[in-house]
Amino acid sequence: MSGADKAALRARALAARARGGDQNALTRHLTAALAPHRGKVLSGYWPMRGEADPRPAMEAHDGPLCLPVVPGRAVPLVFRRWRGEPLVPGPFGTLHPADSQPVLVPQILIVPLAGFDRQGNRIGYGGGYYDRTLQLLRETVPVTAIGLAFAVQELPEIPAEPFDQPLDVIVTDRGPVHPQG
Ligand SMILES: Nc1nc2c(c(=O)[nH]1)N(C=O)[C@@H](CNc1ccc(C(=O)N[C@@H](CCC(=O)O)C(=O)O)cc1)CN2
Ligand SMILES: Nc1ncnc2c1ncn2[C@@H]1O[C@H](COP(=O)(O)OP(=O)(O)OP(=O)(O)O)[C@@H](O)[C@H]1O
Repeated sequence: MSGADKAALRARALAARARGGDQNALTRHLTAALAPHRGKVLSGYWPMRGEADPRPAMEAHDGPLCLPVVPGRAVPLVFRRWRGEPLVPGPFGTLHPADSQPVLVPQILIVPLAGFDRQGNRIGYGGGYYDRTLQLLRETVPVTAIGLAFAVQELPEIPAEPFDQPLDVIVTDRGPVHPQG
């Protein structure tokens, strides 16, 4: 896919995301999707720019929580434990736990996105951070990647590129979408 095509898909998905959706329904569906994973280390995210909000479902999780930290350009994310402490500002307008918090390796990741399709492909902000991170994690440990989105963020087809890491499930305010193998 050309860079221009991808940028156009991203812009379309972000415009749809701005319309939002039913955040209470989203929390219900995400909480249900996380319920089988009690006890596991869960990575959430701190929402920005109209992203779906995973925080109420994160609070309901019975297990360790962590949040992503951008350690630099073109490198995988790291994850630091979060137990409700104040966050500190990072690159791109993100907020993350202070460097004093221990690094955790997540087993379940709630993945933010601009757009998704029914095959489990995802388009983000273009940094490739979650692709790099999921590739690295999947080389070493079993992980479950849960994309979180409002249903309006669905795109008909996102051409998969060799480096794209598929989502295991996408949870939307209209329920879960399970990609067909
Ligand atoms: N809430 C949240 N936290 C997150 C992410 C996310 O998507 N959402 N990330 C997901 O990876 C990581 C942060 N990565 C990000 C990467 C790029 C941009 C960004 O704003 N990019 C610019 C273009 C920057 C450039 O190319 O120089 C932009 O979109 O305008 C934001 C976050 C980790 N934390
Ligand atoms: N595993 C990887 N190793 C090296 N480079 C990668 C890897 N995954 C992605 N990239 C690079 O990252 C760039 C951005 O990828 P892409 O446009 O898919 O980002 P995105 O999924 O939209 O962003 P993000 O994951 O940060 O939300 C690509 O140009 C690609 O070269």
